[in-house]
Amino acid sequence: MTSISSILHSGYHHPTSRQWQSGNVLRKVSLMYPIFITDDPNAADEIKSLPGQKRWGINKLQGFLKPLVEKGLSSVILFGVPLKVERDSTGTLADDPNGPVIQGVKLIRKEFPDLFVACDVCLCEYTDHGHCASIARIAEVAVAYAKAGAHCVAPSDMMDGRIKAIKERLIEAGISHRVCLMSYSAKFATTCFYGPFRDAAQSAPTFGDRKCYQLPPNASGLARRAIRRDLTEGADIIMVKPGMPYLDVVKDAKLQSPDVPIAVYQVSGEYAMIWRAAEAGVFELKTAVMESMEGFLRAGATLILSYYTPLLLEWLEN
Ligand SMILES: NCc1[nH]cc(CCC(=O)O)c1CC(=O)O
Ligand SMILES: [Zn+2]
Ligand SMILES: [Zn+2]
Repeated sequence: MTSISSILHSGYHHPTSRQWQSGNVLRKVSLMYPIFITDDPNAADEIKSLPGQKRWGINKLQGFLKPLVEKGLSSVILFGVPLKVERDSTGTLADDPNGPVIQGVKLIRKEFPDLFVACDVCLCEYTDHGHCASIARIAEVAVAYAKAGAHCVAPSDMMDGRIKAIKERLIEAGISHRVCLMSYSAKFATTCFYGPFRDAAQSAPTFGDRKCYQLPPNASGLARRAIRRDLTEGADIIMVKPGMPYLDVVKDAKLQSPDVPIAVYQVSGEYAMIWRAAEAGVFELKTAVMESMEGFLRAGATLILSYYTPLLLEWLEN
């Protein structure tokens, strides 16, 4: 069996991921757009807490993405939001071949062959308790997304050992060279900044919280250890999340791991905060969003996940 540390191809198999191997300039290719796909095929539901963003049904996906791709959208990350079906303890629906994520990946690959498609891998949206299941189950779901055509799988669960488990299953499936593994390594436990997302994905835990697996907001040491651990387990891209309150962590990640692309997630609460402030006349939206992007780049990010991607595609030249 191929060993984990010997696989480099997974990080640059796609023309888009190849561009992430260079330095930090804000280009359209630096942006990854998070998209919510739900199981009502005709949905185009406004998300109250995320103004301007919607939960999309499979039938609406192509019409929604086409103008963005024409403006230079080069990557998306998909979040499945099951609203109609029953959630259970193991998150059976996460890898349902007829579920929104697998159907969405297939559709995007067919209709937009140049678009880089990542899938968030997590079970909290699919379990009745709202927490993640075992790493074996997480790995199974990741492999199912990759087999459906995802260029990248991004486990956001924060369970110990998940990167290794996923990498090994990808190796077994013979697809480890083509599937990029982006790890939410330094993901901090925040109820405020993830609040609008949990509303959008209806994924707030039904009991307890996520403080035993997401990192404590004061923990820069744990962040560095998690990054180091995930890189030894085979991660191709390291992510820091949330973004703006954690720029020091982005910088730490860059200094500690200068040889891997660093991603930063400008999460739902950051998006809403800037949006609402601009709406209230505190500042101009474009100026504030651009400054937040400059901050991410200065700290060392190569890839930025942001709900502002559609607007940035309008604002950026290339
Ligand atoms: N599936 C977990 C996940 N993946 C992305 C986000 C948050 C993203 C955002 O706030 O924009 C979350 C929420 C959480 O951990 O509670
Ligand atoms: Zn989750
Ligand atoms: Zn989870």
